[in-house]
Amino acid sequence: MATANKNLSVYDKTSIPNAKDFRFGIVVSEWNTEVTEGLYNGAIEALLDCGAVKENIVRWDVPGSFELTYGSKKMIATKKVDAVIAIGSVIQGETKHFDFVCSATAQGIKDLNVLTDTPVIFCVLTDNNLQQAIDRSGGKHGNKGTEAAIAAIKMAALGN
Ligand SMILES: Nc1c(NC[C@H](O)[C@H](O)[C@H](O)CO)[nH]c(=O)[nH]c1=O
Ligand SMILES: CC(=O)[C@@H](O)COP(=O)(O)O
Repeated sequence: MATANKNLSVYDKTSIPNAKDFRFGIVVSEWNTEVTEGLYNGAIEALLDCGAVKENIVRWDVPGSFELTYGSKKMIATKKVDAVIAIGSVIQGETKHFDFVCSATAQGIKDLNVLTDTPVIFCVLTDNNLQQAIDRSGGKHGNKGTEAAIAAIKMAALGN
């Protein structure tokens, strides 16, 4: 189902474990800050709404989405977190750079999920233009940060 047919911010709390005992890392890209801050706000609000404690959430900022992989890897290695949310916004420009950044970031985060025991949630918007990113970071299609937070809680609880 395309995002256009699904509000990213809608979730059923009865189907989500309480997050009070979990520690979360959030790595945020500084590119397209207005978008990534909207994603971060959606994620924080959902985590707290589902019982997470502010003191159990650590945030690091990285220059761009390409650096999300390293930032998430370092977060896992140095902080005791139960899940990491990697937040970025990649917007198509004039060149093929978009394709390489999106692919490398997706592959890097996928690799962390394979190579480590800590789930890393892919909260990276890959949009054709700024409006699409705004629509998915608290706009008319909801907030992918909210969606990512719910995924982080469910993955942190997996197997418990
Ligand atoms: N154009 C965007 C970038 N580009 C920067 C890269 O992510 C990276 O920081 C740089 O290549 C140095 O390694 N990053 C985004 O997150 N969003 C963009 O739209
Ligand atoms: C995703 C990018 O790196 C891109 O926004 C950079 O823009 P351009 O392709 O015009 O250099």
